[in-house]
Amino acid sequence: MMKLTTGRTLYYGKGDVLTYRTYAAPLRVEPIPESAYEGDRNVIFAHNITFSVSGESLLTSFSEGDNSAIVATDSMKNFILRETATFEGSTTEGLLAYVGERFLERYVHLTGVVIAGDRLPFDPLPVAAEGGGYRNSELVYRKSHNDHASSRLEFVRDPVTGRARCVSLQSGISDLQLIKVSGSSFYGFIRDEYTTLPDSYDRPLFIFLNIQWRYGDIVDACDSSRGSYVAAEQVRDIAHHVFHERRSPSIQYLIYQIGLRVLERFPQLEAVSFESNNRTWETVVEPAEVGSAGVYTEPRPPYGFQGFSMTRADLAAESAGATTSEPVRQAGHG
Ligand SMILES: O=c1[nH]c(=O)c2[nH]c(=O)[nH]c2[nH]1
Repeated sequence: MMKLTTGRTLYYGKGDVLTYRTYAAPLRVEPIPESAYEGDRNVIFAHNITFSVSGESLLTSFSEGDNSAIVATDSMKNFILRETATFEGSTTEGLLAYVGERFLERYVHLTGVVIAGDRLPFDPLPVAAEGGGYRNSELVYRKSHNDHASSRLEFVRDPVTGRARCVSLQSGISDLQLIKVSGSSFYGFIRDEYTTLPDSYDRPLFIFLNIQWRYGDIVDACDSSRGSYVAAEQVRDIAHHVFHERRSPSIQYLIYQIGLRVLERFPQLEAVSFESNNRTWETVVEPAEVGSAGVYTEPRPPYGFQGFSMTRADLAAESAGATTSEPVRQAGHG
């Protein structure tokens, strides 16, 4: 949230605003080799939105209990819900931009808005088609509790034009959970008097992953008709492709490789960042050999995590062969 000229932080707003819009404009995206995803009919375009505002004019509501400048958070909720009806776009970022901009236009005494949202995914369901085979119902959907697109935008009122200006836009995929049953190792780390973890040459690597990206031009995120929209589903599919293709010596290396691929596929993005969490299954019965029966259970806390951000400069350096050593491509035995 923006700081006021006093250097003070001041904001208030509403969270968990659930907007279930039906029949938004369909989304079509440029396909990439790693993904069968081509778009979304957007029959259900549902979001959980968090919205907050700031501005010098709100100071006395905190300091003096003067509510005259307060837009009730209940009204904010109504604004978000009703304006969702007139949104003509097809992306999460576009919806958040539409609501955020219009709010600043409507309430001219406010100077900042932060709006974030999680897409609530509803999966299409196949039904028997006339003449055999299956087709998607387009009426009945199954709510998904899996990974989902998310986005966060920040608007300020331009002091010269008085118009809302987007000063930050981040897109992402949240709560991706991926398990690779074989082909991951972890060894070669510092071994000293504090080390009890054995080397692992083939571990069942389960990761939780949040991935965020930034566009070179934020309009590409809001207006899919420009043909440069990056769908969270495509980034998701790149993540599991890279996980599938590469033997990973660590989660650190894995997310770096996923980042390189995302930046390679999408020149319209200038940066990508990761938050990962290590949920490697605990081995109970070790498999006799790769591909044979093993038994695992949930790992115990505490959990390790990694964070990494990268830009197009990392991809350029990698393409120019600027890395100091050949990265591990075939970790593990054999
Ligand atoms: O991929 C990993 N990176 C680590 O830094 C680490 N540390 C650890 O105990 N297990 C793992 N796994």
